[in-house]
Amino acid sequence: MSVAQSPNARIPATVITGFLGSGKTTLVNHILHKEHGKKIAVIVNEFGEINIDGQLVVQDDQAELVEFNNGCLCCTVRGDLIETLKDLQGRAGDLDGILIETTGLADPAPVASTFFVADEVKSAIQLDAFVTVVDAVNLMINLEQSHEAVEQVAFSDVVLINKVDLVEPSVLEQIEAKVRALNPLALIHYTTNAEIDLEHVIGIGAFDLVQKLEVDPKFLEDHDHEHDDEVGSFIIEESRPIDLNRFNLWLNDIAQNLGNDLYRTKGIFHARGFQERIVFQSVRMLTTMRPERLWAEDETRSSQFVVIGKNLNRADFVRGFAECVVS
Ligand SMILES: Nc1nc2c(ncn2[C@@H]2O[C@H](COP(=O)(O)OP(=O)(O)OP(=O)(O)O)[C@@H](O)[C@H]2O)c(=O)[nH]1
Repeated sequence: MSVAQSPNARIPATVITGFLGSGKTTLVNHILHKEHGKKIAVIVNEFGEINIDGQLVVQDDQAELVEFNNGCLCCTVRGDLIETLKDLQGRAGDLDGILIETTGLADPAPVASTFFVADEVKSAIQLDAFVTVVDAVNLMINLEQSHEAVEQVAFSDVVLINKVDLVEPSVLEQIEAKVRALNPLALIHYTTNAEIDLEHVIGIGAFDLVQKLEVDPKFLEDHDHEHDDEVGSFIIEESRPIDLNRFNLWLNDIAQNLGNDLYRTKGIFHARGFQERIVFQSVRMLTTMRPERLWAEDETRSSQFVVIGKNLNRADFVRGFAECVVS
């Protein structure tokens, strides 16, 4: 059952930011799974050519999903975001909220300014809050390596310090102090698997334009914004089945060699011995793999492997991945 607002109320939009692998998709899934009876539209933007996140967002019949690939919401596909928001703006009586998951490399300010530039968007949709998911394991290295990671924390209204299960309490104190130093005003919550009561993240009216302008007086102006050229992503696709043991050994080797330059890999694999799709995730050195749903009868089985990092050599990855094919 939807509890949508009156047709005149503006639809609240929550922007979810956070560096690569921090837990944004996990948060979106958590929100969609909650028994809240709300009708929520989800917009997912991914840096690579193929949207793995879009495939991993578990849809129910209350949610609808719009995906943007091959560009970042904060720059190349910002026009698409405006168009999508315009499409949604007529739904004020029907939608309870909009969730926007940005790429892990998004600069938050240009995404926020989108809500204040187009008249149609402004009048029907209200930017409710910037929620930033912080990876408690990797925050310090992320801040060191990426100015986007710094801006995501500095610009947020709500910070979820996530992956609490993986760090000691003393580390959490340091993480909180770092977050506070970058953003004294944000509301901070600790989470594992981004589990948070919806009342802390949706419909909270936390975005304060005046306060944001104090932090960044130019944020509504057109940004001359560039991503670090050395950071890139690519996707490798393979139709033959993958030998997961070989893959694990190979990736482990690469991760050791590349160290902090390998930010994130993820994939959906067609693997030997499994009737299910295998979902693979790695955030820096930490990897997980799990069988997901069964391949459908009419579905073409294939693997898609996304790699994101700094100064990576695509050819090396393509060659290595090909060697993981079942021989
Ligand atoms: N142990 C642990 N793992 C987590 C937690 N939150 C998320 N993860 C795992 O971390 C990995 C990355 O999570 P995602 O939700 O895909 O992260 P993301 O921010 O959407 O990643 P990108 O879209 O690549 O930026 C997945 O394997 C999650 O299952 C947590 O609190 N604890």
